[in-house]
Amino acid sequence: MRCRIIGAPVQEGNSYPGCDMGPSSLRAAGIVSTLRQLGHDVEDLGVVVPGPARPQAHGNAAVKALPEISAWTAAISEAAFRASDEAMPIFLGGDHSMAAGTLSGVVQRAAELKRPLFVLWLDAHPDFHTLDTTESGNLHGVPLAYATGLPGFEGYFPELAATVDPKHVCTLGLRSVDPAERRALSEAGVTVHDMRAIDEHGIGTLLRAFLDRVAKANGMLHVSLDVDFLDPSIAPAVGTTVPGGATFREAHLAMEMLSDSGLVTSLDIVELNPFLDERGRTAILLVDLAASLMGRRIMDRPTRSF
Ligand SMILES: NC(=[NH2+])NCCC[C@H](N)C(=O)O
Ligand SMILES: [Mn+2]
Ligand SMILES: [Mn+2]
Repeated sequence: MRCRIIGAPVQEGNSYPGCDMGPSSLRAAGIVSTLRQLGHDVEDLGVVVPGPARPQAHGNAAVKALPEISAWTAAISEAAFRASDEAMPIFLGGDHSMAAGTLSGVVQRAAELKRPLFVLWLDAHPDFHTLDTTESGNLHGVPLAYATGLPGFEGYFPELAATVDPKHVCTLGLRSVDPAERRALSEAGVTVHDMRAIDEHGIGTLLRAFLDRVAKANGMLHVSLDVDFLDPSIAPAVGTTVPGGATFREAHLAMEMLSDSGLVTSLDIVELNPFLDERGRTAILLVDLAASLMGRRIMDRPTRSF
């Protein structure tokens, strides 16, 4: 497959400095060579550079770094739209605010191709705040609300060329949801599979049902992988760890199923903060997960059921 690697070293959307080193850390852990060894045609496009930030204030005084995130969103969106032309873009974050840009770019591409865009959001958090409801003011908490067209972003974030249908979004792994997000998720009709659902039904069953929907609709599929989807014991390099996350095997199974489906058209790997890592172990795990998503197998063929 033809893939394009794009770094988005944004860190102003969260409160711990260090996410700007995420793309470098994933490159040091071998993301490019690993994907090439799997037989992919990989082009490394370097990093996105944001335009100048125009001063802007918001009525919600908690909101932080609005001019910076708005400038990043515009630049990342443009890069995402361009890179999704006949290739699979893989975006290296950067905090999760970068998904405001990646989603807006790939949904514009999907609209142009007249295909629905589905989103698999692998995260402890839904990132479904608006500028009005965020209490922390950290804008990595808003990208999914923005991309699905929730109100209140007009005039602050770049105007969307197309929006993601919230009914095409599946969140998997949630275990930290704020009250305003809980209400907004239900109203918008987002599919929510929290950790309890994973424990009860198994990650494979939940993902299978979503992938079947995407396939039936001939959809494009954007996967947004937040490091904190994973349990902190295996992935410590993130500022917003929440106990009780996905295990090593659950995460690899999800990636292998995504690979088998052949449906994934774009990928974000976000929130890696190398400053909080332990000898690169989180970066190495993320590269291994990306490899599973891109076709690495234990056996040559998927293991047969017995
Ligand atoms: N991308 C993330 N890690 N987001 C965490 C957001 C946490 C919390 N809901 C907030 O808005 O501050
Ligand atoms: Mn997130
Ligand atoms: Mn998160």
